[in-house]
Amino acid sequence: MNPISGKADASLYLVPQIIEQAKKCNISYRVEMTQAHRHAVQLAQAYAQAGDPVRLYACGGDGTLNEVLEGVLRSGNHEAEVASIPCGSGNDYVRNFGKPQDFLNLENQINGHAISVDLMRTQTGISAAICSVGIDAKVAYNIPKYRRIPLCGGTMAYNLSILENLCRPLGQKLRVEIDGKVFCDQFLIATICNGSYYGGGYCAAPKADLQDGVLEVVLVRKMSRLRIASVLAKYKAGAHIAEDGTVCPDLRDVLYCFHAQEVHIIPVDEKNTIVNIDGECGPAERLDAWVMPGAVRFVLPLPVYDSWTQNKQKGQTLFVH
Ligand SMILES: Nc1ncnc2c1ncn2[C@@H]1O[C@H](COP(=O)(O)OP(=O)(O)OP(=O)(O)O)[C@@H](O)[C@H]1O
Repeated sequence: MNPISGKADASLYLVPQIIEQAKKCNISYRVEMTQAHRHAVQLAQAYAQAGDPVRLYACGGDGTLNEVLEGVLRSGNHEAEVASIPCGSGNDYVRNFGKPQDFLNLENQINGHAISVDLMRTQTGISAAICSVGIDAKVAYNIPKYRRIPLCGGTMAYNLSILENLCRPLGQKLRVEIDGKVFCDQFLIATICNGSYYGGGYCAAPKADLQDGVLEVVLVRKMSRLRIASVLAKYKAGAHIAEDGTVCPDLRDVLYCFHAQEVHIIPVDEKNTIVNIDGECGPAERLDAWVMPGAVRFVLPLPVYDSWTQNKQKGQTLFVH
């Protein structure tokens, strides 16, 4: 459990609920509080390596889930199961399967079932859902700077960060290599998607499937400031991709979508860029990502599992806002 995820310490109400539910379901459990950034990687690895059948519930946001998944992968235990109790700010990973609230019922979680999901390997670790380079990553990276200003709350900090980035020169020249094919242009956003959502509900890849062994790459070219708001509104809503998976006709001059196994994004004129990996943003010289098909077992709460398997049988993709 990450006590600093989200707006308030969720452990205050979640720990009593976990104790009550675990007793009710007669399961043995341990609650561990993370003490620092990346502590969850060590905890998850240790529990997954211990040898007993184990299910690890990542209580926090996407960053905490990312760390638990990384720990399980490092352990080499292919049977270990990972679940998410979303109490972070964005909680984007679980949106691939339903609403974040659907993952807060502990009884349904305990009775849930695991499915195999793909992950991405990047140059710095794993990514569960989405990695990106561009104005989205820069906005997220600058938010903490504004949060330190007195009376500057979450939304104000977010808006100021957007304003700062819109006032700067737009776009960055990037070399994007998608399964060996090279694209070099001024891009506003370059996103590598295993899942659909990031940034607190931005639906960058509405047709992404966490079980298909394929990544979706969405490239948004530099455009006039006048056009940005309308294009990003469609990008946020997932309305940039049509039902058949192609880019909507009115956006084809500025937005491209590809399928890939391996992607490399490198800034051309500058040494560094800001890279976003599952919501954790920082400076980097490049972004490399490879798909890892069926890398880990992820638990869906019982009702979510039932509707997920039904939709899979019908060949439908969930599309939740
Ligand atoms: N005790 C701790 N002290 C400081 N940082 C911590 C601690 N435990 C975990 N962290 C770090 O907190 C960061 C934020 O966690 P997390 O991403 O889960 O929450 P969030 O940002 O609110 O949610 P989301 O990513 O869904 O928006 C992670 O980088 C994690 O490594």
